[in-house]
Amino acid sequence: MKTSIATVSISGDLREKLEAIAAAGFDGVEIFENDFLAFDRSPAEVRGMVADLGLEITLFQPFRDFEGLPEPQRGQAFDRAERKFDLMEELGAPLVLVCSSVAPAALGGIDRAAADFRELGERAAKRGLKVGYEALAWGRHVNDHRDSWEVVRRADHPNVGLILDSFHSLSRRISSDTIRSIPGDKIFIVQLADAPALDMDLLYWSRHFRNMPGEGDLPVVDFARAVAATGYNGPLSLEIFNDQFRSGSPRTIALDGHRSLIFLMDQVREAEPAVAPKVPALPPRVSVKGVSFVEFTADETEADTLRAMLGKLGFARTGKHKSKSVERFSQGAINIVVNTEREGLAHAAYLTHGTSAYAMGLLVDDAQATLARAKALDAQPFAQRVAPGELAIPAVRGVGGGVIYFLDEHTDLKRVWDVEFEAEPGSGNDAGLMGFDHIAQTMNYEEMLTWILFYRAIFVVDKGPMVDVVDPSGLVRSQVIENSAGSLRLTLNGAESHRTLAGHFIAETFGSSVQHIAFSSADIFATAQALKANGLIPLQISANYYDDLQARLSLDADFVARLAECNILYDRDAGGEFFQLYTPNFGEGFFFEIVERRGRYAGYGAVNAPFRIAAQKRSIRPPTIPSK
Ligand SMILES: O=C(O)c1ccc(O)c(O)c1
Ligand SMILES: [Mg+2]
Repeated sequence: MKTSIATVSISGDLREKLEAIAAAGFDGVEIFENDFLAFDRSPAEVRGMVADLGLEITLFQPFRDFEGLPEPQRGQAFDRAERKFDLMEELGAPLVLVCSSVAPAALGGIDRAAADFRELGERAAKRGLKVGYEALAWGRHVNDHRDSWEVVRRADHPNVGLILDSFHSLSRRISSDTIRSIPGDKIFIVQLADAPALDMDLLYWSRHFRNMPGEGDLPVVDFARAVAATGYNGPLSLEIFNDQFRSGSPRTIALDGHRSLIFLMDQVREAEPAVAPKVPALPPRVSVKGVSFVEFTADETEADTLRAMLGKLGFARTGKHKSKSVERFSQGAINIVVNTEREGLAHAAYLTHGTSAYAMGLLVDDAQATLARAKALDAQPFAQRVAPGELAIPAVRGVGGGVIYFLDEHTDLKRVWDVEFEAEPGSGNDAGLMGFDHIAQTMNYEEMLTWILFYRAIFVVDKGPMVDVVDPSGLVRSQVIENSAGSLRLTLNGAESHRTLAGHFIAETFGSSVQHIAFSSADIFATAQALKANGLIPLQISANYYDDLQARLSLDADFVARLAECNILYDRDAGGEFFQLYTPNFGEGFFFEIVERRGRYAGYGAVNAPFRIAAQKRSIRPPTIPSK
């Protein structure tokens, strides 16, 4: 199965686009006409560049407003087509995409369009070229692949075929089953794109919001399964019009695209083993059984602040690494590792980001299989020097440059703490913290889709809806990635402005990383008391919040008074109740959260986030009191 991507999907000039596409491992490229027109090299030079990069041109596109025209426009459209055929010969492009006409002058009629395509096919055949017809979702007369297929069928010419584009079909909710009966050899190329579920004009949605398969909400897997069932054996080609991608990093977007196709083909292979094109089988998507540890990097001075904070939170130091300056702190099922090494990735992460939670360890069924799947999906493996007797823990780099370690219970990895650490009998002032509830990662908004695809492709997780969180200085977009057991819960926060708390964090720590870690408690009031006894002063929540809470949810006054006294935020949904308590910030805006879930509360307290963020901002910069 060959992979391809349209140049329009990537930022940069044509050379940068092609280089990024080749570096990401694609086989082919669609040349989007405007990318060529805006470039200052001849068709022959572009042909040479494409070949030198080991790519092939799969498609030249688009050719617009061709079919159904009355004379004299009809003749002019054929003249235009001949000029494009000249260009295609020079470029070495074998196939042109003709998208269905939006011209006011175009006349309807399947037979009229079919006759036009038959003649175009004749002319293309003289030059050894092929023509593909795509139904735009907003085409004037043809806007459904069943109609474009009927045009192609009646044109009945070997050089005329169908072009399918998942966006056009799925945005109009046309069932993918209608594709299964089309003969695969009459489909000349398949374009793939996903998109977030948005209720908007089709053209605007298509030109600005498409994204990579797996990043959006459309049933692209069903579409690709139906395509596989036709016997189609040509390239799967991404065609993504997206404002963020146009301004993003060419390499990152191209890599996301490649990852999305591997992931998609893997799902098609699983679902349609009889008909799916031959692609290597990957280990299945990985169920994460829990977060085993989070690792901080810090220098000695800042490590003291962190140790003090962990002490107040009730953690005990339970181990010291046998050969490295690395410590283990524990409470309940939680392990926090503090790494103050002066070399290696931890130190590099410290130099770049400052004190930060740069690594996490996930408990899976099979750590090696997890690594194999992640590698097959273009994740970068991570390995560091291992001293004699230590374990080589399978790991990959996360999207933001951090590390994700994989642990399992059927190899030596299950003894990692005993093998690598000198146990210490340490006792702490336990505050009843039990486990990791969730880990919040902050990134620039433009990077969010990259993270979502990374997690979805490797792990069994679902994504929640995108939620807007209001910060006093701008908007933060928040999206949950979680599994149904709740054993992996990540909240991704995309900052649009550097003036938001999240944006400030990214600016100060030079890039995306973990901004907060939420621990679970079975009794948050008892935890609050224990923390107080340990000397922890929690984030102070405004009295206005509690007045509103009581009115909004008709709560008992005593109950609200208890919440207020402990600075606990509250929420509830149909399934249960949720309680949240925050530590003050330390470092450049990092903090811990403590939560209690009662019943089957499914959320993360998003309604409370604006008030929490405002409180945090007050605590960073005390309000200036106007002088009289
Ligand atoms: O938005 C467009 O005009 C356009 C052009 C070519 C395509 O292949 C397509 O899917 C959309
Ligand atoms: Mg298209």
